[in-house]
This record gives sequence, C-alpha cells and structure tokens, in this order.
Amino acid sequence: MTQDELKLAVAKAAIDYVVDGEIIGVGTGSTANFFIDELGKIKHRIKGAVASSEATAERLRSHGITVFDLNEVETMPVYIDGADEINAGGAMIKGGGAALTREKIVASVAQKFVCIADGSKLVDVLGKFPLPVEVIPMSHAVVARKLAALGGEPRLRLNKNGDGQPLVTDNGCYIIDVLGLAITDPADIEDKINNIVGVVTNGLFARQGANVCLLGTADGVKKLEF
Ligand SMILES: O=C(CO)[C@H](O)[C@H](O)COP(=O)(O)O
Repeated sequence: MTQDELKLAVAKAAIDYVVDGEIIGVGTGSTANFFIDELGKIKHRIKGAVASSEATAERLRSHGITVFDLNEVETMPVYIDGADEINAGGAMIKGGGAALTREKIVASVAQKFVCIADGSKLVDVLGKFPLPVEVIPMSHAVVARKLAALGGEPRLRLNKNGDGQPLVTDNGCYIIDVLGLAITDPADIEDKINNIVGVVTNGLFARQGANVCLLGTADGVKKLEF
C-alpha cells in the first residue's frame, strides 16, 4: 500500500469517532485533508467544525461544512489530526505543517484527541523528526540560542518561495525546527521549551497527547488507546 492509501484508510476509520449533531475539531496536513474529504460526505450529520489552520478552514468550507470561531465553542467531543511522530504513550511531535499552535489550542478544548497516521509515524523515541517551535519573530535569534543550549540544533524554517525569507505562520510568527534533541522525557522538554520567553508553543504534545491513535499499516488500521 502507498502512504496515501494508508492515510486514506485511517481517515475513513476516523469517521467512526464523529459525534452526530456536534462540532468537531479538525487538524492540518495531508492526513487531515483525507479526513476532511471523508467528513464532507457526512456533513449533514454534524453541526460544523473548528479548524486548526486557514488551509483547513478553506478545505472544510469547500465541502460546505460550517466553520466555527473557536471563541464561540466551549467544548467539543473530539479533535482529529495527524502527527509527525507518535510514541507508545500517545505523546506526539506535530507542526510539520506549521499549524502546531492552533492545533494545540483547538485540541485543548476537545474531550478526545484522535490521532490518524500512517504506520511510519510510530517511533520508540521522539525526536528524529525536527521539533517545530513557533516563535515571536523579533525573538527568533534569542530563542534559537536557548534551544541550542538545551542540546538541539535550531534552524529557522524558510518559506517555499525560494526567496530565503522565513515562513510566516497563520499567527504571523516564525518556526524554528530543532534537530538532534533526545526527547526521552517529552513532557519535560515540552515544558522547558515553552518556558523560553519568545516561544509561542512547541510541537510536543505530551501534556495533551492522543487518547486514541488510528495507525495505517499493511495489515489494516490498528487502534492504539492511551
Ligand atoms: O502537525 C501537523 C501540521 O502542523 C500535521 O498533523 C503533521 O505535520 C502530519 O502531517 P501529514 O498528515 O501531512 O503527515
């Protein structure tokens, strides 16, 4: 099976977690996009969605799904999103698509986080995937030095235009990708990085990890519960 077929399989399986008549939180990325397309087919069953990025909001609307402002929503039963890495305890690295802060905010008001991912995302130790950190632009060099002091190799993420300029997130911020961090204690690293002044948040989801992971494998969709 191709990676896209695995992503589609988990996106279809995630439809079982959609609660009729409710608002659903929706993540960002290629796996989330497969899920949005499946959600479009059952849009009559839900009240609407909260999006974790402008791109996701646009795709939801293209299917005729109502997108709610998070400030109008007190809670929601489920948030569904992909991950760059997930470990056996449900802790994740997210933010490969630069949407980590909004993803963390939307997930924080959901009762359940359902991670959908192809099998390659399951790892023993988090950190092979560079850890994304969203930062206030004026502080990026200051924060980078502090990330280096923690043992990582910080790289400012550039946009894809090829003009050498930093990528700007939906929040008007920059992303620093940190290579080479040994993340043996994800919650500790999450806290340490979030305590650096100038950091908006980082892509470790250990304090609010997944409750369920639907993992796409050649043998079918495997369900992990945490
Ligand atoms: O955190 C994310 C975006 O900020 C994505 O969930 C993560 O990057 C996985 O993406 P994909 O489903 O394309 O592999």
